[in-house]
Amino acid sequence: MSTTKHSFQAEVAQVLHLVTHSLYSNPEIFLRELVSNAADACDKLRFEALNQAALYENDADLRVRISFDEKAKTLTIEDNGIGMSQQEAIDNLGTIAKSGTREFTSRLTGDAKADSQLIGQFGVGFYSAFIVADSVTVETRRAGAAASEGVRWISRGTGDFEVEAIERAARGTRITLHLRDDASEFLNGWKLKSVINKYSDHISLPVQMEKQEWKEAEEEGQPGAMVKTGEWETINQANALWTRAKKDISSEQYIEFYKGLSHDFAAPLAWSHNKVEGATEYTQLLYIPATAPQDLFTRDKQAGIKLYVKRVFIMNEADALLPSYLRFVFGVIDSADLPLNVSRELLQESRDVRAIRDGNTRRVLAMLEQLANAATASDADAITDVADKNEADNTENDETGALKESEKYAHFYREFGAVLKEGLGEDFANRERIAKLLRYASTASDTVSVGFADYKARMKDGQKAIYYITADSLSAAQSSPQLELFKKKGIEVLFMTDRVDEWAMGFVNEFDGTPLQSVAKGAVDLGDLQDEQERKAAEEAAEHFKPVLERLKQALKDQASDVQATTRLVDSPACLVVKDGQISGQLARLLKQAGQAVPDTKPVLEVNPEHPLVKQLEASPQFDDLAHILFDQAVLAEGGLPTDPAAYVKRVNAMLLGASA
Ligand SMILES: Nc1ncnc2c1ncn2[C@@H]1O[C@H](COP(=O)(O)OP(=O)(O)OP(=O)(O)O)[C@@H](O)[C@H]1O
Repeated sequence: MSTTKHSFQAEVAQVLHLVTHSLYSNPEIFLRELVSNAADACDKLRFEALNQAALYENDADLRVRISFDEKAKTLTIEDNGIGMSQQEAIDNLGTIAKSGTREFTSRLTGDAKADSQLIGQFGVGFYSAFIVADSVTVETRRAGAAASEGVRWISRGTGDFEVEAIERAARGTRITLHLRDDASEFLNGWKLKSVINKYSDHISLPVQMEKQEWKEAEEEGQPGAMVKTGEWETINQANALWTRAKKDISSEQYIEFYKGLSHDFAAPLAWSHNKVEGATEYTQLLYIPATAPQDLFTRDKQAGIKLYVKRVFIMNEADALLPSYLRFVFGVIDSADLPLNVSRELLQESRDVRAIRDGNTRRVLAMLEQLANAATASDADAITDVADKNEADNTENDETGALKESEKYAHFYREFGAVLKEGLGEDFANRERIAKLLRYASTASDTVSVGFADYKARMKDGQKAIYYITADSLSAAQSSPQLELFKKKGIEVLFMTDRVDEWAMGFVNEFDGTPLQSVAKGAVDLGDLQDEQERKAAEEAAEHFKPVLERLKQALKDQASDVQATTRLVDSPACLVVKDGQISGQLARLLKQAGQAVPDTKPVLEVNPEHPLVKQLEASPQFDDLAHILFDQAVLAEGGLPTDPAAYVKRVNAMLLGASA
């Protein structure tokens, strides 16, 4: 029979080199990876067989079997799942398809020790076999194919692998690892059982091993030994984790299950496991991760929800089951009502799916509220109270690094806050709940910790609005000229520095009856907070200043839609504002960078009649230059660039020279 040689894809070779040449911190994870692949292969067969029962070839008892041979030093993992054709074996085992492995390779640092620790945390799928084996043989046949279409795939974990056609009566895949000398601990039934219990207990299929029994030695005085009986016994619980009663599942088991789902190496921040009954029945197990994946902001990032129907796996990334702004959530939904042959298209239209999606959304928001409450509650009693109220939810798990319960929400918000904000525009029904979960830095707090409710609680007497400013960064927000009056009067202003903020705020006009007002939009109306005397003085100044304003308007007619005197500035000569309902300069810049069309609206230039520079205007022989400098500086102060930077520099230099002459 002909054998063909193939080279591994470059990334695979890189992973294999690392796996075989570096120390590894956690060798046993290879078993988790291989058993999980075997279980996936069985799930795939079960799914395909829904429409094509013949694929079972009269053997519908799906299972994974693990056996070992001490003499030959081999360990074998065999499943009767979907199997692979020759081409599939070449493609699947010679290139990297899986996202977890791709992320793994992207995080490699080149430092062998750090990288090998990464392997332990991530797992590198099939290739983790080479952590313990110096050669790996895969024999497989795809379900439904003829016995003559079997395949043997062999590799020593170097640059290439060999493939040949074989006869294989059994459907599915057998992976034989020839263990290295330093991995002989895995030639032991107890060891294997304990590893499987740790990592693969939640798998819904039976994982079986050959039964062993203690046998006394025939000759007296000789030690007895464990001998194989030839029977298979199931060594895991073999019922899917989410189908078990909550009281029978430990935190460690929930966390392990999450890691398997997400390929995340950190424990989740919180999870919630519920059996939902009523018009639509389903089991829901949802997790909030502690760290954001790298692709969180790519447009087609899907929710990590696996859909099962009556325990049969249907699909990964069932994005119809959660709104896109909760795409960071991982979990499993097992529906009792959906048809087994449900497709993605059908999912979009199903009423049951809508009910599940609403239920999931409410549940995730409730978990977040619980974390947020724990962050606000100052004493430990209050925190326990919150946790006790809903025993189904677990937000208390010590394993999430050293995070205290009260720190988790801030951690969550740093990672996912910007995504949550998308919900303001996406989920009308839950807008208020989402708004309550938002946090910002402000003139009163450098950390992102102020919610609208906190803000309201410390509003000044007579204050009628919640004030905020959008900017590119915290420091840009902090030094915005628009804040000057607010700072002087001690009125708190929220800093919104995420790209999504201005768009998101377009959907929120008020919080709990109090209007939200950008300090860079429309007129400043501090209502009762403005001193009557100040107001009068300002009006008089403006009146006196009218002729200068007219000249400024004329000089800047191509740049500014209007020029007005303002009381909002204290130390700065001028700032830009836009009219209510218009997009800010900051958002316009963001949109332009993203290549989007931006309506060409001119801002209003507001000038501070009390500022010495502005006072000089009237008598200045260089009125025009000064006017342009004022405008360009206002653009610079909000993080923009003058339309003609060179002209700006020229004008400023001319002024400087004039001043020094
Ligand atoms: N026992 C098996 N039976 C059938 N196909 C398998 C088996 N093991 C691996 N494969 C195939 O090889 C591919 C690569 O496996 P690998 O473990 O590297 O990544 P993966 O399983 O796709 O990743 P993930 O764990 O993210 O789903 C699998 O997607 C699957 O198509």
